[in-house]
Amino acid sequence: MAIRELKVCLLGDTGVGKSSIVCRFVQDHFDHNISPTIGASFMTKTVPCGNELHKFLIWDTAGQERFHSLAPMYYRGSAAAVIVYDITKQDSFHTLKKWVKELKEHGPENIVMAIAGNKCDLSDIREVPLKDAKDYAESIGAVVVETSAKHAINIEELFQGISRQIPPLDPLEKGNNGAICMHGGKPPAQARRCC
Ligand SMILES: Nc1nc2c(ncn2[C@@H]2O[C@H](COP(=O)(O)OP(=O)(O)OP(=O)(O)O)[C@@H](O)[C@H]2O)c(=O)[nH]1
Repeated sequence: MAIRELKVCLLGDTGVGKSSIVCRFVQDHFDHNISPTIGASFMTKTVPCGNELHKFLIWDTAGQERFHSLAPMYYRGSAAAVIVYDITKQDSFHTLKKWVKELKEHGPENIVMAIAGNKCDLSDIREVPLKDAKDYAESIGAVVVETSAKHAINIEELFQGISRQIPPLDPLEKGNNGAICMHGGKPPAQARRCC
């Protein structure tokens, strides 16, 4: 079975839950007292996708403003970016829009963008309506899902949504969107989604 390595970065305001999403996805664990990320952290997880395996190489960036200038190192060469906001903080949704603008101006041309509205377990104190996120995601062609790292809601679905958006790879070439085929095989007869 072909393994494709997909570099994925997480971007978004400090405290929106980026590390918690990665921790839930990779280790199925939630830490109430998780520390803010310094610089960035790295984890991997491999998931089946149709006839392929997708190995996500996940760069979880630090949301604090003082680390902003490091972000290009992590989104450069990425197949996908997960841009996270906190549904209980309108400001974090504004920050998300700034990240999208930066990715469009300086990110890889074909980067898949996935928007995660995290902390949906706190919907009683919601500040960002789901419709606003959906309308915005549609306007930029992004995947959008509300997640809860705390309650393990839609975390798998978020990454499955990314997998579905990754175009097929010509096994003879390195992908133009950060995807690398680790095992050759017959090139797909025609463009298709892999799952
Ligand atoms: N209620 C709730 N709290 C969450 C959720 N995800 C994360 N948190 C909490 O939000 C706080 C920040 O979480 P982090 O995962 O460190 O946020 P981050 O975006 O990685 O922050 P930086 O590393 O500073 O960029 C922590 O107290 C988490 O326990 C969630 O889904 N629901």
